[in-house]
Amino acid sequence: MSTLIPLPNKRRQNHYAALRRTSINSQNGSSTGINSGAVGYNYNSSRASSPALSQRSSVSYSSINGNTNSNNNNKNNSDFCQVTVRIRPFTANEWNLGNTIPVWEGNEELSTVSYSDEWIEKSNKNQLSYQYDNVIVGSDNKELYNRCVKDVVMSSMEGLNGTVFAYGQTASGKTYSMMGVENQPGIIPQAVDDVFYYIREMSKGDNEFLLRVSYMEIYNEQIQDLLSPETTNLRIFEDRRRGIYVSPLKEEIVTSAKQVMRIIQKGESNRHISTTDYNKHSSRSHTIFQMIIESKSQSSSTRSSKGSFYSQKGSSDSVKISQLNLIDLSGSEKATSDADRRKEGAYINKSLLTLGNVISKLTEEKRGHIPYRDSKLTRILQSSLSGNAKISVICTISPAGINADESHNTLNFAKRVKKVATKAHTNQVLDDKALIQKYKKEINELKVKLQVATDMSNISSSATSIDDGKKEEEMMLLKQERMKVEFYD
Ligand SMILES: Nc1ncnc2c1ncn2[C@@H]1O[C@H](COP(=O)(O)OP(=O)(O)OP(=O)(O)O)[C@@H](O)[C@H]1O
Repeated sequence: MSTLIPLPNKRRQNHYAALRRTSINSQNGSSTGINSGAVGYNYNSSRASSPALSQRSSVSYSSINGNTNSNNNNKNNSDFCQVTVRIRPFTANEWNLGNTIPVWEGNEELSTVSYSDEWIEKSNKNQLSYQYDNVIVGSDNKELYNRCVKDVVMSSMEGLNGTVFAYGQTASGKTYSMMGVENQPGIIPQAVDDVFYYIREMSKGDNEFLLRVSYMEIYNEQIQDLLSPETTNLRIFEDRRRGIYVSPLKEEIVTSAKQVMRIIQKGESNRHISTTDYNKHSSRSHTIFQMIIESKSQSSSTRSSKGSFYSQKGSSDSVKISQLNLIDLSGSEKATSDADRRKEGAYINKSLLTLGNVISKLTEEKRGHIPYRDSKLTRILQSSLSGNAKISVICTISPAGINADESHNTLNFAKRVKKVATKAHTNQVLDDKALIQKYKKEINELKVKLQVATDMSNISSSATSIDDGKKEEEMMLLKQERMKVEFYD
């Protein structure tokens, strides 16, 4: 870890320059392992049209009025909390079971999810429709990222905390959305590429960045460090300066998208994944990939002509620090045939139930006690849910009839999340919570010590004629002088 931490100023500059250089390579498609070149940076991405769009253009707007009030009431909140419903295509398994009539259909233009006409006809139900911030139909992860997540990632580069999580029934497409597949990189690899893109393109060399990543899972209510599986006894702590954090958790300092993806792949190999009745590769744990972004403006402080240190507006010697949490929840599920899977399922369902309860409480006018501590997941998500973060929630559903009820539960969950009010603010820190600050301080202290030691040894070896008292006085003056220089440096 320390090898990457800049030591003398010059080395530190090289370190950040290297970081910028490496990100250029990653943009040329040579970087991240999983997303071989498929990521683009279209800041003006337009909504892709989909077959479902034309199919559902007949949905009458009046039919959804009953369900859109809460959404409209929270319009001001949508900058901070974006709720997306993603409907995946049918899987081969669903086709084989003869579930070919879609229950739910999405209209990307109206951002609605509704019963399909075929389903209404078959089941003799009334039309039902919900509206969200975004509705995404199909397999295009780039569209998902650009429309629903990019803004959160970009904001985290500006110092706002960000949290993105995927919620949905087992096999509904959470991992597909978060991690993706080879030709459709998901949210995590795209976010990682974007972070390095931002450092290269957007900061125009004005800022220094220091990035750290960690990767953990919550399995059967135990926290495990995916980057250091041998570490035991990870616990959640809270203090005024650091907020809520897990310790001891390995954090790796990273300098390129490629390196981050290697770290993620290493972490992935330690995850709990099993075959269930519903999904061949079912995630049995919630995973939290966290990036901690520190940035410091190079022009934020200047030395006056008199040599004193003064700060420009709003800068002082402050460092912006923010967290980006990318979370793949395990899926709620019906009882499965295997005993171990049933036990895991019970833990999963309990923590998701707590998440639902917490969110319900947060939407009540008189909030009262909010049971964050009832599960590790809600405790870790506490600061994001209770205020200080931009959130994007991706709720994934299957269109098939066998999953109709679970999909409906997910749609109701998405509706409730929409009512949670969050307001993120930039985190400026002036203390040694920020590593940049902390290391800089340590480096300066070491430099002073080294210089004083060198000076003292020079004095004692050369000036044999100086009497002891004078020597001591001279050394004191030297030390003070060094401290002063370092302070203004
Ligand atoms: N939008 C999509 N487009 C194409 N295929 C998808 C999509 N979403 C999911 N799939 C496929 O469906 C299957 C199940 O998806 P995935 O593993 O992502 O589900 P999950 O919600 O993460 O499940 P679990 O909670 O059990 O881990 C996978 O084979 C995946 O590739």
